[in-house]
Amino acid sequence: MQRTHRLLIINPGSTSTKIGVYEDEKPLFEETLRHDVKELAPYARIIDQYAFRKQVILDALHEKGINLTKFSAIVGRGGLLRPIPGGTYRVNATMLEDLKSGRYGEHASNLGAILAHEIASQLNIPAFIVDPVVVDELEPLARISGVPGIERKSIFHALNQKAVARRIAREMGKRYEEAHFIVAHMGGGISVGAHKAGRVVDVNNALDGEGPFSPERAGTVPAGDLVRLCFSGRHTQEEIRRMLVGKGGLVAHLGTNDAREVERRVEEGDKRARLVYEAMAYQVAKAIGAAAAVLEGRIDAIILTGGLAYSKMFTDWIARRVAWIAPVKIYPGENELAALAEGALRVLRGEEEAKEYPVPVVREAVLQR
Ligand SMILES: Nc1ncnc2c1ncn2[C@@H]1O[C@H](COP(=O)(O)OP(=O)(O)OP(=O)(O)O)[C@@H](O)[C@H]1O
Ligand SMILES: CCCC(=O)O
Repeated sequence: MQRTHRLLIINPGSTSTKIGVYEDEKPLFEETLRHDVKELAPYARIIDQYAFRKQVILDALHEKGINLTKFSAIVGRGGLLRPIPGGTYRVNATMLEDLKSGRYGEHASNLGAILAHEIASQLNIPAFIVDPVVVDELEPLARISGVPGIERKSIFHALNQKAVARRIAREMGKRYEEAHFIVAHMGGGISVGAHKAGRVVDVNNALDGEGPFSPERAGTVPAGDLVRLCFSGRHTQEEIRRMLVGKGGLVAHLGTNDAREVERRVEEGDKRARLVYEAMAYQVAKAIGAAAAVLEGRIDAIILTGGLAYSKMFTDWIARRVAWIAPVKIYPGENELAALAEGALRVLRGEEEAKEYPVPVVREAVLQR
């Protein structure tokens, strides 16, 4: 009989840490531990928050009467690391060093591996991360931009995209490694990935200025105008960065990042809100069309996921434009804790081998031509 695995899952966000205790695929409890801005204020860098967040997690587990010695592994959300192929990675010294130095960027998810390691090493059990945002499975063709020296990068909602694609593949009686999907994750940021036989061979860089605009991000903007804005002397670099990430998209046009609020305005007849909201759906549909070309029209399903997939208005606008390409499947939310648990279970059950960070990304094909 298969052994039962108890897992502690840790998913740090900018103002909260979501934790879950899972027994195999079953959540025993899930909780969002919110951190007041004042509590986080003393820490200059995200990485400095780890001792504080660790204590908050241990206190929450203690309060629930959870016995730490029963865990088989601790799983953290992976952060900004060097580009790596998708999969489940054992937390190791190189990974911790890259995250602590912040050399690939600062993101709250950088704390996931550090917290998992801190707790796991005291219990003598393994710590893992699964499909971090830097998963890079781009085909050589997808990397080329029109400016040598500026390469396209893969930074996206890899964890949710891959977990949802695996689930839909199972429902369709296929293996993820055999199926072709287009997955649009539509949350605070939006990423649209072309999944070809288990690899995301093209996707927009959702964190740094590519793809559809989103509730908080500008996505792709006309490059010439952006350059002129940068050199106009009217804005600092940080101000422009905030226009692209955090204060772009719906926030810039409509003053809110909450799509539910936008829908309320649309329903009350606000024409501006309708134009902008539908334009966001239009841009997602266009990105899906582009991904269909990448997959040469061989597509098992188009999957819409993330918070915006709860919206019938928004998903209907997209489906109207793309349903001719392949069946559209809607899988709202992001279920990241479950996705992290599933990634660790694949390794603990021997269905997949844990990868050792860093695994180099294959890119030779470009150089050999
Ligand atoms: N029922 C709903 N109808 C319409 N929009 C919704 C609904 N529920 C959530 N949203 C919208 O989804 C967006 C947030 O999605 P989500 O929670 O996936 O984002 P996030 O986790 O903050 O960011 P990311 O997914 O980029 O990591 C918000 O604009 C929110 O208003
Ligand atoms: C781009 C992936 C993660 C995020 O939206 O912050």
